[in-house]
Amino acid sequence: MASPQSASGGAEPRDAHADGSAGVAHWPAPVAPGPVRATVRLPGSKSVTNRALLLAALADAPGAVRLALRSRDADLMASALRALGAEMAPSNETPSGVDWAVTPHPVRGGASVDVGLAGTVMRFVPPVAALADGPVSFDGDAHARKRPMGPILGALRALGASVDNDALPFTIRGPVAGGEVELDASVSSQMISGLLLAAARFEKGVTVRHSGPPVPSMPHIEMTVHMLRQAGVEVDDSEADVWRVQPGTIRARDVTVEPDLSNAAPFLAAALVTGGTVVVPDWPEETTQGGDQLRHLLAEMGASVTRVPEGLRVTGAGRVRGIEADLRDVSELTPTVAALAALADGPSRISGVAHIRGHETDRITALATEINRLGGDASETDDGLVIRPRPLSGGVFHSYADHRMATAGAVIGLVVPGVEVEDIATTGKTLPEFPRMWAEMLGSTG
Ligand SMILES: O=C(O)C1=C[C@@H](OP(=O)(O)O)[C@@H](O)[C@H](O)C1
Ligand SMILES: C=C(OP(=O)(O)O)C(=O)O
Repeated sequence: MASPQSASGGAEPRDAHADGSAGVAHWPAPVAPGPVRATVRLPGSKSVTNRALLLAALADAPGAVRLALRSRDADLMASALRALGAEMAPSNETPSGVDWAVTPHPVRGGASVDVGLAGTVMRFVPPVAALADGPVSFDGDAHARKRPMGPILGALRALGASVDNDALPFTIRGPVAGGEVELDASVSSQMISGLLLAAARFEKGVTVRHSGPPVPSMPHIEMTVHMLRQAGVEVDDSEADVWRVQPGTIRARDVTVEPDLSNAAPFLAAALVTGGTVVVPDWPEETTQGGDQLRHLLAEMGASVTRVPEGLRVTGAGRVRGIEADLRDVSELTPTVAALAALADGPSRISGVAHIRGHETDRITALATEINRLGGDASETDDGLVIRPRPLSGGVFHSYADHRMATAGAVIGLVVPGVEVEDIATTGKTLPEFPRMWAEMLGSTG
């Protein structure tokens, strides 16, 4: 049940030329004609947009979500909430942004939800569906059926709902009473965020206890807690690995979404690899977005990073340094960091990201495969990658229906002639305007 913007399966590379299949065009990644000098304005954060839309749909009165991202993942969230009864009225639409007026209604059953390949939709919406007055069924892209769902579905069962499977597709039936639950969220922080976001509407609220290897992407849980508190929900996160949400109302708000800092990664990386300068306007002073870590990661890889009145400015020195980085907290930055590592003049080791084997694709295997296909030297470890310097040459860089694989290929293609990214349209998951923005950035070289 793929939604219309992408029919991508995600598990296997799709090479239009190698296997003779039609329809997936290769995108010749543009080589930078010189050091980039550009200001790149990023659309709204996927993670903030999808949390804000969901909280607005569960709130006690109508609210607004401004500068919300328009992308496949954000559209899937809006459609899911509509299917469950919320009124969602768009205004001020541009190709990448929209203001939503959201009017909440009692959660309606009898709906079916397409999650596409969106982790935020497949993990955040089922707890909302458990509030409905009837069954709600879920399905998504072929590869979505392989992404881990067991811990959150098991938790919903333990809290009172009935769920007929441990992965997509499944049907969920409430009511969910809430209470205390233990789960292993080492496969994805979204298992915790999903439960917390709807928990105030459960009769008993929720206490979620994580037990297992460390939870990845912790800033995303902090984002959840922060946004819940802004909506007047009482959350106690004072004990490690335990989150308590009191039952109560979720207050309607007028929220403006921050730019997507994770999607800034390939553009800022372009400054580093071309020895140019890229400014991202409206970089927040304070944020729970993990993408803010780019300031430190890029500096460690050789960039000069400065806050200027317009935003964040990153300047490259024309060489990229290797890095030793535990990216557990900011795992969605791995594809960009790996692309930079493949262009670095020293070895790199990325660790702490075993769980990204369960992201849009197995990102560890995909990155090693595609870097090596271009002649690079990347090897997999259990929880990351070791990448050593070796000259790269042109070839097809497969994207595996993974937006961040596609943009990683674009970064390498800036300085390696002849790189062709398969299925660049997959960037529509979070950044539909990527090809235009990339061309515009490169138009301003010199
Ligand atoms: O809650 C969120 O918005 C996200 C959490 C993270 O997931 P994982 O914990 O599975 O890494 C992140 O990688 C993903 O892109 C978005
Ligand atoms: C892991 C990601 O997405 P999702 O929200 O689908 O998990 C990502 O965007 O890097």
